[in-house]
Amino acid sequence: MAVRAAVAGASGYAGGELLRLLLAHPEVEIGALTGNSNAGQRLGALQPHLLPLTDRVLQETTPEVLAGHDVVFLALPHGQSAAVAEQLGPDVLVVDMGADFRLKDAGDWERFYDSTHAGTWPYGLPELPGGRAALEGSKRIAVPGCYPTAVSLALFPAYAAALAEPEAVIVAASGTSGAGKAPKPHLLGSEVMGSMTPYGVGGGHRHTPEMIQNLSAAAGERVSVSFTPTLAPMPRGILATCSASAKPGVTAESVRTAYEKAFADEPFVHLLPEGRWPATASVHGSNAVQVQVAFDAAANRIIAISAIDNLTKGTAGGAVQSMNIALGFHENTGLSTIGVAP
Ligand SMILES: NC(=O)C1=CN([C@@H]2O[C@H](COP(=O)(O)OP(=O)(O)OC[C@H]3O[C@@H](n4cnc5c(N)ncnc54)[C@H](OP(=O)(O)O)[C@@H]3O)[C@@H](O)[C@H]2O)C=CC1
Ligand SMILES: CC(=O)N[C@@H](CCC(=O)OP(=O)(O)O)C(=O)O
Repeated sequence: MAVRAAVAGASGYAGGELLRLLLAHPEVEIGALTGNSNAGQRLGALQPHLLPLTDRVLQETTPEVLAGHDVVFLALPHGQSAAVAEQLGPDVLVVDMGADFRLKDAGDWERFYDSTHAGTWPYGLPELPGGRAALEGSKRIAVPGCYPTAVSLALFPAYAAALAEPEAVIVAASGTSGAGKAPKPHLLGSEVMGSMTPYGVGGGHRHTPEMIQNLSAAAGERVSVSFTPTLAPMPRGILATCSASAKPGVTAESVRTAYEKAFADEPFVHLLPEGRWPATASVHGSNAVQVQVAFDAAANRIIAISAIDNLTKGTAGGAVQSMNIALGFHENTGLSTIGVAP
C-alpha cells in the first residue's frame, strides 16, 4: 500500500519540486498541501506545471491539517520547522528540507542563524560515510543545504582517504531558485540577467558550518572552510569548485583511485571520465551529481568540481532519496538520473 505524504510549503520552489517528484513516485500518495500567505489559493495559481494537482487548494500549515499522514515534508523557511515538527507524532516520518536540524553544534546554529538551536536529526546525505545506516528506519530526517550537498560530495573522498590538508577553499555558483520564491530586490531579472556576483563573502554564509561538519567527519580532524557563494544568471543549478592542499606523497593516480572507490557503487554520483568537466545543464531536473577531480601538481592542490540541480539533489531529490532509505524502498524509486540538457 502506498504511503500518504503531506507537503508543508507546497507553494514554494522546494515544495513544488518535491511534488513534481512525488507525482512520479509509485509508492507515494499525495495528501495535504499547505502554504502560508497563499493558503486558500489553488495550487495551479502558483505551480501551474504540476498539472494533476492544479485544482487542489492549499490549506493552512497546522498540526490538524498535517495529521493522519505517514510522511510529512516540511519545505518551510529556516526556523519554522521545529514548532511544526514537535506537534507531529513519533511514528510519522518527518523530512525537514529547511536548516533547523542539520547542525550538531548549538553554538554554530546560534552564530549563523541567530536563534535557539532546535536539535539534530539524522542527516540526509546517504553518500557520506555511514550516511545510509543513519537513515535506515529513521522517523526524522534533516535534508542538507544545497551548497553543502554539492561541496561535501566533491570533497569528502579526498578527506576520507587522508589525501587533503584540513583547509578547503570553495567557490560555488548557484542559480537563483536557491534563494526561494519570496520577492527580493537583488533577485529582480534586471539585476541577475547577464551578470554574476558573489555574496556572503568572508566566512559569513550559513552553509559554512555545515560543510565543516561534513568534511571534518570524513577527515577525522577539523577542516577549515573558506566558502564564497556566487549568484549565477540561471534558474537552477550549482557548480562547486573546491580545492585543498595535498598531503605529502599524493599523486594524480592516488587521487583518482580514491574518487573511483568512493563513487563506484553510488546510483546518483557520476565520476566523469578524465578530461570531462561537470556542467549544471547535464543534471538539470535530475537527482544526478557530476563530479570530476584533478591534481594540480605545480600548486600541490587537489581540485574537485561538482554539479547538482539545487532543487533536485540539492533539496527535493535528496529528500525523496532519504525517505526511500528510511522506509525501506529501493533508493532510486521515483528519481531520475537523466538531465534535460541543453
Ligand atoms: N530553493 C532551494 O534551492 C533550496 C531550498 N531549501 C530549503 O527549503 C525550504 C523552502 O525553500 P524555498 O522553497 O526555496 O522557499 P520559498 O520562499 O520558495 O517557499 C517557502 C514556503 O514556505 C511557506 N512559508 C513561508 N513562511 C511561512 C511560515 N511562517 N510558516 C509556514 N509556512 C511558511 C511559503 O508559503 P506561502 O508561499 O503560501 O507564503 C512557501 O510555501 C527552506 O528552508 C530552504 O532553505 C533547501 C535546499 C535548496
Ligand atoms: C542562491 C541562494 O540564495 N541560495 C541560498 C541557499 C539555498 C539553500 O538551498 O540552502 P538552504 O536549504 O539552507 O536554504 C543561500 O545562499 O542562502
